[in-house]
Amino acid sequence: MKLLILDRDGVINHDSDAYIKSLEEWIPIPGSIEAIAQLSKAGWTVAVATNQSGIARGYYPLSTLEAMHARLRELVAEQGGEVGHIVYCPHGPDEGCECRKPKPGMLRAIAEYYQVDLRGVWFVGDSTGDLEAALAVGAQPVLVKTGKGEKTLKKGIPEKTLIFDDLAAIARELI
Ligand SMILES: O=P(O)(O)OC[C@@H](O)[C@H]1O[C@@H](OP(=O)(O)O)[C@@H](O)[C@@H](O)[C@@H]1O
Ligand SMILES: [Mg+2]
Ligand SMILES: [Zn+2]
Repeated sequence: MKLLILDRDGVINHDSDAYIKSLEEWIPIPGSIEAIAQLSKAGWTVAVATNQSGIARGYYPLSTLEAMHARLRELVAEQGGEVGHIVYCPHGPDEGCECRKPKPGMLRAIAEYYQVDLRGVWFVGDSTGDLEAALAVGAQPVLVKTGKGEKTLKKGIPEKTLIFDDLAAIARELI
């Protein structure tokens, strides 16, 4: 199967150092909804793996997170596409969970859900933790320059990382 896994904040929607705490703050990056719709119409399964420590920090309830993901699904469906499995880590950095990136727990959960091998599967992110999670399971790390991507690039990235301007550029590459 053609599986593409996306980080959320900074890849699909704008990110903020103050976290994305409400549906109003959840604003798609231009071209990202269209990219997901085009990819899914071209036969790609587009899954999402996102850290959401804002839940553990008490910044927003689970219902708000679910509303953001319902909005994502709705916007992509309006363009004739669909969003696949969405996995999130609601834990804080000190809880020692197995799902918070850079740990690959969420990627493994997506592989389990679709019963696929993650080797070579592109995982698209804007942060170092995204790239490290990909490498931990033999997936292909892909950096976009949106969100924290430019900052991540400046810090230095794993040499096998692929780099694109944004999700729209990835869709153009894959379709
Ligand atoms: O990029 P994804 O994984 O979709 O989500 C990232 C968010 O959960 C937040 O992750 C936080 O990191 P800490 O969780 O505080 O280390 C900060 O980087 C926030 O700016 C960011 O909005
Ligand atoms: Mg991100
Ligand atoms: Zn977790």
